[in-house]
Amino acid sequence: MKEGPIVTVLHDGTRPDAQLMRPVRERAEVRYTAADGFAEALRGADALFVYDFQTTALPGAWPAADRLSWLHVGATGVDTVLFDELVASDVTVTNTRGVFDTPIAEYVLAQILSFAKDLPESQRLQRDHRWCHRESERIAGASVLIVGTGSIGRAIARLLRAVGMRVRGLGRRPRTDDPDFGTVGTDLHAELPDADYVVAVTPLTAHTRNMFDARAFTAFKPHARFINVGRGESVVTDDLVAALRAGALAGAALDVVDPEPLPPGHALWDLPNVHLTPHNSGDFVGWRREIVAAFADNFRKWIDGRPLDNVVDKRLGYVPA
Ligand SMILES: O=CC(=O)O
Repeated sequence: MKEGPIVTVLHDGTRPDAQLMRPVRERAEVRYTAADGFAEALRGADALFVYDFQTTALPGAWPAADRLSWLHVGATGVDTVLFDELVASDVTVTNTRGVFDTPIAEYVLAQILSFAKDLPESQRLQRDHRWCHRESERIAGASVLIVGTGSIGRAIARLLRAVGMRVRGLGRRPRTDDPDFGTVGTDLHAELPDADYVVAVTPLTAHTRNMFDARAFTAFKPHARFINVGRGESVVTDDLVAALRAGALAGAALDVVDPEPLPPGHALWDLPNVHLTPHNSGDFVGWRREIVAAFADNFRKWIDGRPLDNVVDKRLGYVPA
């Protein structure tokens, strides 16, 4: 057996790229495991790489984590991984902040353009061989409220500013001189009535769970569109469905939903002006490799005793800016 620490890698059946894991293998014993057999693989491990970020296996295996000092999540959101015992423990948690920033910003811009230029309707008309002249909306000058001012929210703000949209942020600390958002407010219900587009990019925490409920949707402009690239649980889905049906807002682009996956027959599938994607707004070709490369970079820091990147504040549930 190799000298040095033990690193357990929890995967969903597909292991991380072996070449990218080489720097880890060279300096540690690496144990790969799927959920089955996870507890045995966790016993005696010094570090855990959660490559399958949607795992539910962690709390059950936790009693076996007798040496763990570091847990790295191969995702931005850590909600699926955090639980009370982990929060209370001395285990340092890090995430993969950064990898998804630009891809998700591109996705948000694509959805805004799709609404403004009514591209889904053009495709429907084309399928029917109908030449039907229509006018479209401009996005330059339209206002956007970005709810969540972390690194993905910032990338969205920069991209939308670049195409001439008027951007504001909503976060925990009010300010008027933010380099990307300009103004950041803290009162969702006060900000919503001014927004043509509302983009939710929040981590899932006690504070954000169900924040978009019937009361919030009442504050939307009737022509506003809602885009969710954060977590489905920040929205009360039934309230969104009711608000869309009542015309309280004009459309929604949802990359995340609650429940997820969206069950067959759910009302959201067939609502007009709803764009659904299967939680893949950030998943550009090559994203898995970047996740592994980010872990290997942090591993080098960990093994050399240097400060880690992207340390999650476990009580907040995200990496503070
Ligand atoms: O949803 C995906 C992530 O949190 O990285």
